[in-house]
Amino acid sequence: MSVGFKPFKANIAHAFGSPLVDFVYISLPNGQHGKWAIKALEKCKHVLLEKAFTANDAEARRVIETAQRTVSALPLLSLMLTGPQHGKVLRTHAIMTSPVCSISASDIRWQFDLAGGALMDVTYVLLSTRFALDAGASLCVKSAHTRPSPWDERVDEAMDTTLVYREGSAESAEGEYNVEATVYADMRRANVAGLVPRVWELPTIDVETERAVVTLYNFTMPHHLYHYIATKDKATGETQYEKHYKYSGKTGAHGARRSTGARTAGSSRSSSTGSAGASLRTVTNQSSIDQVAGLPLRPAMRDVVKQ
Ligand SMILES: NC(=O)C1=CN([C@@H]2O[C@H](COP(=O)(O)OP(=O)(O)OC[C@H]3O[C@@H](n4cnc5c(N)ncnc54)[C@H](OP(=O)(O)O)[C@@H]3O)[C@@H](O)[C@H]2O)C=CC1
Ligand SMILES: O=C1OC[C@@H](O)[C@H](O)[C@H]1O
Repeated sequence: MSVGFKPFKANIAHAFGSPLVDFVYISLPNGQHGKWAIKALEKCKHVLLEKAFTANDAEARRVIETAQRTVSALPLLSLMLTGPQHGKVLRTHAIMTSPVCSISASDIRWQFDLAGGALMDVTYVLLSTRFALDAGASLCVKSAHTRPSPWDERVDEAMDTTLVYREGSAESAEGEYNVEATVYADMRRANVAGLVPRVWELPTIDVETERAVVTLYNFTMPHHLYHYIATKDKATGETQYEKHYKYSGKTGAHGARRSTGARTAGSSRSSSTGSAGASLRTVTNQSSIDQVAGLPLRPAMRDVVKQ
């Protein structure tokens, strides 16, 4: 394609000219998402942008403005989440960690200039929280604590934050109320007793409602790793599980590799259809958390408008 990409640097034998390209998937380091999304949108290409959407909230706005101006679709890699069907939400807790030493020191995820860091990498904790709560931007960041990376103190190797979201509506019977959402992201999670990696700490969210606790375990990788939705009835103590991971070797609509997340989308109170607004709110949350944690703004590539 001809949006500034140099095919021969990467030993790519054949490059398509811009007119033949309808759609661009951007899987570059976080700090380069905005730059390349804008370049592709300016050429009226549809864009599928990896998470984390952009480096910071200002850049997210620039991407969305460009998509609106060029009338291109800007879908997202998104997840679907079963919402609480058991009374109003009381609190949520989302976690995702990677064992210490599982991400090499040279990885893009540790690099400040590429908008690395734990909150960016496992942004699923924010996405799932927002989807569980059907929430817009968080009402406030109550607390945010980082553990800096050993290589660069501007990069969070872990982030522990408590957000307060406004739920309900003034018109509804329950009125408006606050929900506390705790979020923990860690890219260098210590081993148990220094030995055992916590490989079970896959992306998970617990959503406690008035009558149940709903747990979505490993909602981001249902296609290849163990995953389930557990609903614990608070009155009876009984837990029901939904699992869909028989593997028949087939993929596709009738293959047995079914995603629990996709399976439940129909009954979901809150599912992402991939709106740009949802991404903007997630990045806005992330930038606000960084600010409270005392981290510098994650840098976007500066040459956004240079063609
Ligand atoms: N949705 C999902 O499940 C996942 C999403 N991601 C997201 O995808 C994106 C890429 O992650 P991942 O594939 O693991 O990253 P990699 O490090 O494996 O790949 C990065 C790619 O970006 C290119 N690149 C361009 N500029 C730079 C630069 N300055 N420094 C380093 N690489 C550069 C690299 O080119 P070259 O090959 O020439 O070095 C490489 O092709 C991230 O935004 C990440 O958050 C990642 C994993 C899973
Ligand atoms: O998106 C991702 O999902 C899987 C993680 O292990 C990875 O670090 C992250 O980029």
